[in-house]
Amino acid sequence: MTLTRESVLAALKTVQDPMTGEDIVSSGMMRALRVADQSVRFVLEVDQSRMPQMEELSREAEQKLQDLPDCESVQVVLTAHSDAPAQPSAPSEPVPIKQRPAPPGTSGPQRVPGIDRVVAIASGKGGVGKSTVAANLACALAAQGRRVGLLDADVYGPSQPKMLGVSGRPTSPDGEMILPLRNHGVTLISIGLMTSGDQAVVWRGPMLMGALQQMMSQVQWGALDILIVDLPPGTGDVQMTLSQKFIVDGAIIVSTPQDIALLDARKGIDMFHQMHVPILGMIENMSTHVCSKCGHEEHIFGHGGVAAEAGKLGVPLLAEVPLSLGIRTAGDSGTPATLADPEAADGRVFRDLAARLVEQGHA
Ligand SMILES: Nc1ncnc2c1ncn2[C@@H]1O[C@H](COP(=O)(O)OP(=O)(O)OP(=O)(O)O)[C@@H](O)[C@H]1O
Repeated sequence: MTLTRESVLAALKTVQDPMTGEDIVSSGMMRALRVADQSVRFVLEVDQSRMPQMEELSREAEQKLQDLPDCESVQVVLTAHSDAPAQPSAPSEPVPIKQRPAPPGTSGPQRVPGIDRVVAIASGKGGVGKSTVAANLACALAAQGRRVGLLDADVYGPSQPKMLGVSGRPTSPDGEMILPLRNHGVTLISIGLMTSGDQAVVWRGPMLMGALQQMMSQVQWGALDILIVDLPPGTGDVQMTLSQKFIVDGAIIVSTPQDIALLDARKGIDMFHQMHVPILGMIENMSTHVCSKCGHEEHIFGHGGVAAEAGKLGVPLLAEVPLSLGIRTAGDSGTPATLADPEAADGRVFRDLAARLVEQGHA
């Protein structure tokens, strides 16, 4: 039997932090996993104050890996931090944040220091499941040991806090850096959490640009392998600002198979082409419906439309996500389907998508 990334992750998931009860993979503590030639290497990023306890945990992880068949060497690097984004308490009002001026001479798209890649999840039309895909992909990548941030930029209906089961508001102890929220190993900020109370907000161009810039540059993301940006549907100000101000390494377009959704998806793809953002591929959501009682399959919104469109446009079809009650209820419950039931078809589709993006160097 050969040593695989999956067998290593499965072994590491049995190592639990006694304080939180979370395993070291799901908690996001494990980073930069490399499995090659019968050797395993990874980093455990731990809180400085818990170093002795963490050394014990690291020894336990090492032992579990050494017990795997074909594992010849294990190297665990323990790094201490004191700046991990903490789960803040929940003040009733957000703290006013000072906007930092852009550094001089920086008018073109910039990289955010510490963030290796930015990938946007977009759709032409609302309600096609873009946020569901973004939440599941973020969790699946984190479960595979990637350092993941999720920026919910959907001004029309920010849904990520609910999908990831976080509550409370981001805080800013120094009035400048914003501390994000964190759950399921994913660091999260949502534009919906940057406004006061339940007040409805009409986002105007400059205000939106300011908020997006703050969320990208003034959030204490920590070091990330990937920042996933959940965009609002369509081709509006947020999409433009994001790609004008920041380097976006790729966009994934989510669509249902219906013609009307596909028509809008095409407009989205054109916009990203114009902005010189590479299209990583398309995802067909609500593809096949499998009856949870009898197993009968039917194609409520048709099937294969996105594959055909992706073929025409010359971009890969990255996944076909089933229309499933489990995906919806998991999203509503705050634990996305890929974590709620990773072995079921609903969970596997996102796990495979994450693995594919990692393999291709996109995540
Ligand atoms: N594959 C699926 N199976 C079942 N329900 C789904 C699926 N994908 C999404 N949904 C449900 O459809 C609704 C809309 O999904 P979601 O919020 O992800 O879409 P969206 O494209 O981000 O919408 P918008 O951008 O308009 O807010 C949600 O209730 C979600 O749970």
